Amino acid sequence: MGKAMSMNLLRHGFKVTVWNRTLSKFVFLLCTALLSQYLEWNLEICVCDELVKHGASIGETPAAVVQKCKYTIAMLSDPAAALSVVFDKDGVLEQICNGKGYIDMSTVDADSSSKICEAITSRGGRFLEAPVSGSKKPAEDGQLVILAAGDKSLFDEILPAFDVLGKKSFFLGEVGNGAKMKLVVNMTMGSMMNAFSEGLTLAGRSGLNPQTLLDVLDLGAIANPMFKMKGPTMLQNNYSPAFPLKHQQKDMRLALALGDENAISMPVAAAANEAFKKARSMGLGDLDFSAVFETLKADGHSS
Ligand SMILES: NC(=O)C1=CN([C@@H]2O[C@H](COP(=O)(O)OP(=O)(O)OC[C@H]3O[C@@H](n4cnc5c(N)ncnc54)[C@H](OP(=O)(O)O)[C@@H]3O)[C@@H](O)[C@H]2O)C=CC1
Ligand SMILES: O=CCCC(=O)O
Repeated sequence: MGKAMSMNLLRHGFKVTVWNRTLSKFVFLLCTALLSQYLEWNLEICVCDELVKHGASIGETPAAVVQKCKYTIAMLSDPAAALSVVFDKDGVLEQICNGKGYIDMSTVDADSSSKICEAITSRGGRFLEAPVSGSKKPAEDGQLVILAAGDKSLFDEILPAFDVLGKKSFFLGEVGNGAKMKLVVNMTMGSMMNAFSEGLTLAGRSGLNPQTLLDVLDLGAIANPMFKMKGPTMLQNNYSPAFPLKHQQKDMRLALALGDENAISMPVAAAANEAFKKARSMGLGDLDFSAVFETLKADGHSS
């Protein structure tokens, strides 16, 4: 995600510096100019060395990135990664200060986001959480849906970058609301993917052509882009990762915790989470989340 997002920013005239934990693979990103405006962007995004070939430079640590620029964006795997990059040695906190903004676009829980917000603001910085809907292709095409919450002045200032990265940016109020919205969306998506997988399996095992099921679904009231895009590749056992299954399971887990906090019974999401956990135990975590379909095949044929 970070690579695609960074590439977009480079294409649109941002000057970018990047860093990543695994330098050979990814780097964070920091950019310092936007077209005719002189804005300083400090973007902590995962990108690959290819970005350097496209004009990005490299920051040696998250702290070095923050020191250099005014705005920093993070795109990291999970709450542990998001917290580590802020709080650990050479992390964001070492350099964040008055006049700088930190924007975390990773999908995390509201508590982690609030902890990061408190730490950033206690040092005089401004904080925005801004997780995204949309996967690798929308990221490449600048078609993400951005779910921002936190400092409104920072949201307004970073909008030119969001307008490059996404097709729509929501401002949802206080920190936590962006994280919660993202988890609700992904919980719904994960449950849908499991229902879809069961439908494809049931069609095949009961003697129907699953391809015909895709055609029927696409013409009815539950037609949607996810079934349309993932159905054909699932039938080909192609799970080339757009949204890694391990991250979908992380989002189900975090959404279920949000359900616990609010005393919401979510049996459908809980069952979907079990299927994603099973898929992870089968070694499918780095494949696309649609690989949860394989858990049903593993159950074997009934007599
Ligand atoms: N892929 C998708 O379709 C979408 C993903 N998201 C969310 O965006 C985020 C990123 O997703 P995606 O790009 O797919 O994930 P990837 O697994 O491809 O990338 C995760 C990044 O986080 C870094 N990272 C992990 N742990 C640490 C750590 N402890 N310290 C520093 N860096 C760390 C990894 O670095 P390293 O290279 O060193 O491992 C890597 O650069 C996730 O929160 C995901 O849920 C949101 C919308 C869509
Ligand atoms: O968090 C990942 C979302 C993937 C998508 O919206 O297609």
